[in-house]
Amino acid sequence: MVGRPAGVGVEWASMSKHIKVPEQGEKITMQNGKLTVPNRPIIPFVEGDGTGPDIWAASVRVFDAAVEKAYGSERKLEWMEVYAGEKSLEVYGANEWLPQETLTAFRDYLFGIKGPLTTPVGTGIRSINVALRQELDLYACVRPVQYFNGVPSPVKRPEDIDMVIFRENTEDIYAGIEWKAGTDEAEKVRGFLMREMNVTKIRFPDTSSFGVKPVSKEGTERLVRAAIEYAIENGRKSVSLVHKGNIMKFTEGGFRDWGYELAKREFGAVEIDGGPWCQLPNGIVIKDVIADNFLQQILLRPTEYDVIATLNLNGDYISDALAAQVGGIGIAPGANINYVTGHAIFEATHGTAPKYAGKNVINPSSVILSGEMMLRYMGWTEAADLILKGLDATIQQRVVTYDFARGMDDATEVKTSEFADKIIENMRNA
Ligand SMILES: NC(=O)C1=CN([C@@H]2O[C@H](COP(=O)(O)OP(=O)(O)OC[C@H]3O[C@@H](n4cnc5c(N)ncnc54)[C@H](OP(=O)(O)O)[C@@H]3O)[C@@H](O)[C@H]2O)C=CC1
Ligand SMILES: O=C(O)CCC(=O)C(=O)O
Ligand SMILES: [Mg+2]
Repeated sequence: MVGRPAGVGVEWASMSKHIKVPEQGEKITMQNGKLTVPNRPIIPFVEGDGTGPDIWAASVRVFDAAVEKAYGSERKLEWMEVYAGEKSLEVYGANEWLPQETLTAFRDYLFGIKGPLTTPVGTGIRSINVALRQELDLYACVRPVQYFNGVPSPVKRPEDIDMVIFRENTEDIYAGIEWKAGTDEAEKVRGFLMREMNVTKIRFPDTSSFGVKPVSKEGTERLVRAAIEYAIENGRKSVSLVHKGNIMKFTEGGFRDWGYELAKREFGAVEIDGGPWCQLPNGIVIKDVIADNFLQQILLRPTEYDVIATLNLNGDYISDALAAQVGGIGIAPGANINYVTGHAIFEATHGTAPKYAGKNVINPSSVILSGEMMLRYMGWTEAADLILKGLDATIQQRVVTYDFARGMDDATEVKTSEFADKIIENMRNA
């Protein structure tokens, strides 16, 4: 049995207001770029808003069953609930959307998994999801897009889609630097731009809101480096830099240029066909494509794309668009990772889907597959493989939630919890 070593978690048990540290378990750590994963890692989780609780209740049973089947009593995930979003207000009180001790828990325990959190449109708090990525500097949002046989899709050959999106996760207009039209701040920005920077192109200056889009060389390089390293480690064919650099020359265009420079400087890429496309010594092609063209090409010629490196907003749009091609955001997992510190928070691509909240009907596959990514990243590949097998078998048996049932003639439509039951049954029989 693995107990908690002296000191680990003890300070937590006494310091935290509402977080209950599991009796058993240890922290995952990272030293010299290598993860150390104990047999009973403590994993902080946030249930999430809207459909989050339904999805989490189903997903956690699948994770535990996979680990049990793979390792018996030798390994176990020790779940530690931490709070953010609407549940956090209930637990901590008004305005406590993202308590400090939640951030500290994610920082200290290295890994975490979360459900979706609500962000109001046009007013109110800024995104807690984005805040977590920025606070923990989780610079790579990694979203694999793969097809599971039998899932209804709007395209003719969904099996041709096998891409992994690396979305820059800390910069771009997601940095939240903006000022509302009519405020003193907006007026100040307008004055600065027009008087000091000689900007003459603001069409309606008096009624404009303003936003800033920071894109840095460092931010670009660490994201593109992660994408290229992933491509090398996983034997992928190409890395495409997706940008709108023809219009936003220094931000999106900078992303493209810094990306190519990094590929040449750090990975020995050489230009092919007169450039700017280039190739690594192992044959991986580094190329670029303008974002609007990319969005039509992924529908018409998806086999030409493999690993995608892109900026924050592009990556957000591309994630949902590609997910739709393989059946929708009900089956779109993701991870927010800092490859240097090892910090990682796993979460679905989708949001809270509020109209289905509490109905036990939503598809939990995105969070289940986000957990599969977490297990694989931890090196628990046997448990991760079991989840893939269980999910695959369930879909093959045509036992699905409402979203997939909508596009299948002969499906057995089940509830979120029943879908998890079936995955567990299939894993046990695997
Ligand atoms: N990382 C995060 O926490 C994220 C949070 N959000 C937040 O979520 C809230 C709602 O956002 P919204 O734009 O409506 O997007 P959502 O992703 O929440 O939902 C949009 C639609 O996608 C489908 N969908 C979403 N999740 C699933 C699922 N698990 N299974 C099956 N279908 C699913 C549903 O389609 P249908 O109606 O056709 O069944 C749903 O109505 C917002 O506050 C937003 O800011 C959004 C994205 C990410
Ligand atoms: O934070 C949010 O509410 C939305 C974020 C989002 O859409 C995403 O990260 O894909
Ligand atoms: Mg999104």
